[in-house]
Amino acid sequence: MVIEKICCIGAGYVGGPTCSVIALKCPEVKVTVVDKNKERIKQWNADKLPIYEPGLDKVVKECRGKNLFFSVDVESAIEEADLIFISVNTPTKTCGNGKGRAADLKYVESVARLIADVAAGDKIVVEKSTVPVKAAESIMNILRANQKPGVSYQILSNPEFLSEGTAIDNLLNADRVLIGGEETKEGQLAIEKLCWIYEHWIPRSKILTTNTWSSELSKLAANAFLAQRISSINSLSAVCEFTGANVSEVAKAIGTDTRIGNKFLNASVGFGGSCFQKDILNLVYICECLNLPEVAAYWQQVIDINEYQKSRFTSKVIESLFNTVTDKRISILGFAFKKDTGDTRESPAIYVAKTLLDEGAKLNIYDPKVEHAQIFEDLTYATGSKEYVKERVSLFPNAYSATEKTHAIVVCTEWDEFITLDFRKIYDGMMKPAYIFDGRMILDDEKLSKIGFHVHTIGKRNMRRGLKRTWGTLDCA
Ligand SMILES: NC(=O)C1=CN([C@@H]2O[C@H](COP(=O)(O)OP(=O)(O)OC[C@H]3O[C@@H](n4cnc5c(N)ncnc54)[C@H](O)[C@@H]3O)[C@@H](O)[C@H]2O)C=CC1
Ligand SMILES: O=C(O)[C@H]1O[C@H](OP(=O)(O)OP(=O)(O)OC[C@H]2O[C@@H](n3ccc(=O)[nH]c3=O)[C@H](O)[C@@H]2O)[C@H](O)[C@@H](O)[C@@H]1O
Repeated sequence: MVIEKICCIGAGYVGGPTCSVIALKCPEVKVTVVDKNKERIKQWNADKLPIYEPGLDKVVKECRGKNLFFSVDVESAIEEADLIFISVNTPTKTCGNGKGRAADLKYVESVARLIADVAAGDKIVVEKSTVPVKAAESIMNILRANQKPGVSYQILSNPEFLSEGTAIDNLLNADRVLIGGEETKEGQLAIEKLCWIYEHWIPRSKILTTNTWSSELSKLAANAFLAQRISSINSLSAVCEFTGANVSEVAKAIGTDTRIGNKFLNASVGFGGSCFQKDILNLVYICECLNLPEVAAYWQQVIDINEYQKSRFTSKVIESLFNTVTDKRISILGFAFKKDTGDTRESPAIYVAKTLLDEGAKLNIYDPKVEHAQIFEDLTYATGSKEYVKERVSLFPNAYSATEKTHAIVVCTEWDEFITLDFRKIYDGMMKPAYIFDGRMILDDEKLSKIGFHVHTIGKRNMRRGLKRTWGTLDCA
């Protein structure tokens, strides 16, 4: 056997599911996932896991206590492991050089220092977190500067491409696994050892090996390309709303060209999630540091269009409601950044809710998976006032109670259950005129209009009133 023990530092959305699947597929390997957050580890060892991810419960329950362990004892796990995944968070810097753009590598650095401190023997250290190009070099500098006799390190880049909500399927049926390493004999041997792990279930042809920098840059590039597609279709959704073209039809028409492909062309209220914005900002920052301002400006536009989309959508809500939402009660359906996750990081719903609260609205919020405490925490952080949020925001256990006596419904997440709601019943319980703003293009707008709703769907000219002013000479009402 090549690798007997794996340690993963960081029991988050990546470390937890990734290592659970490794444990499932490599029963002869002991996998220990560690985190400094005691509460999180307690939850990984409990019935209700700290993250909601379809299929994850089954995998964890099958392996936990056999060859999969969750622990706060970071040192012991490092000590005994042959291979260490670094899966800690790499958020955008909030202060200092590169504030608001550069990736903050403080957690990666502290883990590297800890490894250097406790390691005895040979270790393969794998960068699983998304990092700037050349981060592996910095980690190696820290490790080698603190290297003890009898210890040797190899550092690999093995970025993760899973998406939340489909993580288990993405891990089991990965399009590819990417491994970057040093182009030395030792580097290639370390790559082979990590390949051996993945080869338990991924065909070798899907395991790509590159140099370290290509691997690091490919991760940023993949997220930038994916987000760019969303911003591209979202920019066209604005054109559709003014012209009568339908963005779904446009997406289908262009997506059937195999060179373009049909995925990631769903216009929306804007992309969210913990990574797209952070990783593109990081790419922009790297380009600026490399004195490539044109390249930086190009990728910055992907973020700018996303901001524009969120603000355009929210302005439409306000304008349609006679340009004032003060003291109106509005229901927000969906708070997670996408369906099938309870994660709210950078969720567009936060932007929508904050803007409506700033305008004096009262909000009824329902999401099938997001914890209520998380919604309060997000909105308190966004608005800066816990009292205001407590006074103005009510949380509900289902969509029916959340929409009762409200003036408008704003769909922020594409949860399947919203599609099959009894909208006749919902309409009867709402204030009139009743509005629906579909930020995810999931509802049947014609059916809703027949019931009596005023409907606005992203990327479709179906808003009934209130926009003539901003639409200039085009009368689209
Ligand atoms: N969330 C996602 O879907 C994906 C995330 N990534 C990348 O993976 C990395 C991790 O992301 P998430 O899992 O979402 O983050 P997360 O915030 O859910 O988890 C990170 C964990 O690391 C722990 N941690 C931080 N410093 C530590 C230390 N010194 N010792 C022990 N534990 C420590 C934190 O307590 C936290 O539980 C990021 O770089 C992200 O960009 C990559 C692909 C997908
Ligand atoms: O590095 C990461 O963290 C991950 O980021 C994304 O995964 P994730 O953010 O979990 O989810 P996505 O499915 O990519 O969705 C991101 C956002 O874009 C939105 N989106 C997605 C697709 C689309 O067509 N339109 C659209 O608005 C989603 O609703 C969501 O708000 C990438 O898809 C993963 O490959 C990557 O590993």
